[in-house]
Amino acid sequence: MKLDPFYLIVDSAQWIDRLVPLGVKLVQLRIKEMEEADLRAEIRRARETCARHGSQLIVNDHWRIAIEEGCDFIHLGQEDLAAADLAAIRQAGLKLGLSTHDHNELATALAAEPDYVALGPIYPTILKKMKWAPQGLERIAEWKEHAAPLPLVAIGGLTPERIPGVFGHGADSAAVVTDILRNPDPDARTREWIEATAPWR
Ligand SMILES: Cc1ncc(COP(=O)(O)OP(=O)(O)O)c(N)n1
Ligand SMILES: Cc1nc(C(=O)O)sc1CCOP(=O)(O)O
Ligand SMILES: [Mg+2]
Repeated sequence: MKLDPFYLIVDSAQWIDRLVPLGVKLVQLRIKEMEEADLRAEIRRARETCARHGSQLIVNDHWRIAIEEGCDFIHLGQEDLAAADLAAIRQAGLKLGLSTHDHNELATALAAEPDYVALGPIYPTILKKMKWAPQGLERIAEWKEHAAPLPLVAIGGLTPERIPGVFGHGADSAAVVTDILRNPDPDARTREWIEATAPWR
């Protein structure tokens, strides 16, 4: 499976409505605190927008609703994975991306036979408190050796300026939140990302 090299992560369907039409082909909906009915509505709206634009939607965490809403790709962290019904996820035909931060987590992830593995945080991130120090670029190359032929997603503190280093060390896709959502001009920054990742598309 090939992932688009630009992997946008947003926290609302509104962001998806705004940024996907600019040409984003891979987007994760990552919503943390929300009533189930509202969450379901967000996921449904995100799925519809992505379907209209030929973009791949990945739903973070909420695998049951993703199945019920007819989504086809989810992302889980290690704790999410431990609590999830992997058989139900497979039975529903969903593709699965998994987070990893150390060798134990990588072994756990590979044993679950995911569709991609994510490694982070590559650089410091302000989005959430992490218990892992920044991994650095060399770690990407190390992860690639273990994870190949699965696609490898790099995440954490990424910017267009950091993209050549990330792909040069073997990442297949670069995931980003803050550099776009907190940018004074998110639309222009999204276009910059699309252009900066074009050589790897
Ligand atoms: C592409 C990608 N990589 C890692 C994560 C982090 O997932 P997780 O560890 O479950 O943390 P939360 O995002 O749920 O806070 C991700 N979402 N996407
Ligand atoms: C959500 C998330 N997970 C990470 C991990 O390492 O698993 S790093 C991260 C934050 C990514 O956001 P930003 O682009 O703002 O740094
Ligand atoms: Mg999670």
